[in-house]
Amino acid sequence: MNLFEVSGLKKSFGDRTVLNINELALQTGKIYAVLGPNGSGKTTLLRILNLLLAPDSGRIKFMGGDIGISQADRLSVSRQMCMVFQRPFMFRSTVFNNVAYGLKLRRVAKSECERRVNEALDFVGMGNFAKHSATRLSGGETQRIALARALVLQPRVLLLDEPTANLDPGSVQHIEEIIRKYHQEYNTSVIIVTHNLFQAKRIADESILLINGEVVERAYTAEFFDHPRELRTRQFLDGTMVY
Ligand SMILES: Nc1ncnc2c1ncn2[C@@H]1O[C@H](COP(=O)(O)OP(=O)(O)OP(=O)(O)O)[C@@H](O)[C@H]1O
Repeated sequence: MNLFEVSGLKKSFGDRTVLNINELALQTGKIYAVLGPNGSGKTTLLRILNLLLAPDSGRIKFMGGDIGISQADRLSVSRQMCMVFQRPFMFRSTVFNNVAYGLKLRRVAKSECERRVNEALDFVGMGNFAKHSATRLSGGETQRIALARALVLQPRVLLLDEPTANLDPGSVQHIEEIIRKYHQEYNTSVIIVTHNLFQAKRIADESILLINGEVVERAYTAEFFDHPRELRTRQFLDGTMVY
């Protein structure tokens, strides 16, 4: 089953086309890394997939169904996805309340909410932080809470926008373990935008290179790094690409 099927997708800001994808099909239950230079359209792609941003044209199917027919459809689709940003926003409240927020919006009963929040905090190794202030955490802790806030909603898809940028190697490893473990236990699909090529190698089944909004190459990760087909992929990977 395809998770997403994208065709003829275009997005411009002003007179600049930032995304132009002819065809892209992503399967369920995989981890995809989206790579590319600054400004190549990676975040824009995630925001469109997550229905935060409307494309100018094109078609997107999610789990075989067209996205965007009615508001109700859009809500039921968007509730199956969670996005984690590079600099997650924490409400001025406790860690518990931050993680519980999405469940409260969905009117989950208090006892179930408590159980799930505690489970999510344990999953990310932050079980002792429930009563801490969410705005006084380190970068690595904040990212783990942002992940817990997403995982507690049991999404079918996790969209991660540079979730480990600016973190030290130990924190990066911790976050990658959480992503991998959650993916394995719940078969959640993951799309991760990253500038860290080693990270893509470590965790992604497939890697996708975007340049100027176009998919230049997409391949199994080992193939992608060891035997890139396209000249631009080779230049991107060995750092000789001129922007
Ligand atoms: N809301 C917006 N209004 C105008 N231009 C935008 C907007 N959002 C993105 N852009 C532009 O679209 C282009 C693609 O941006 P995007 O954030 O998707 O790239 P990216 O590949 O994620 O970059 P980076 O690696 O630097 O995060 C950039 O040139 C950016 O300036």
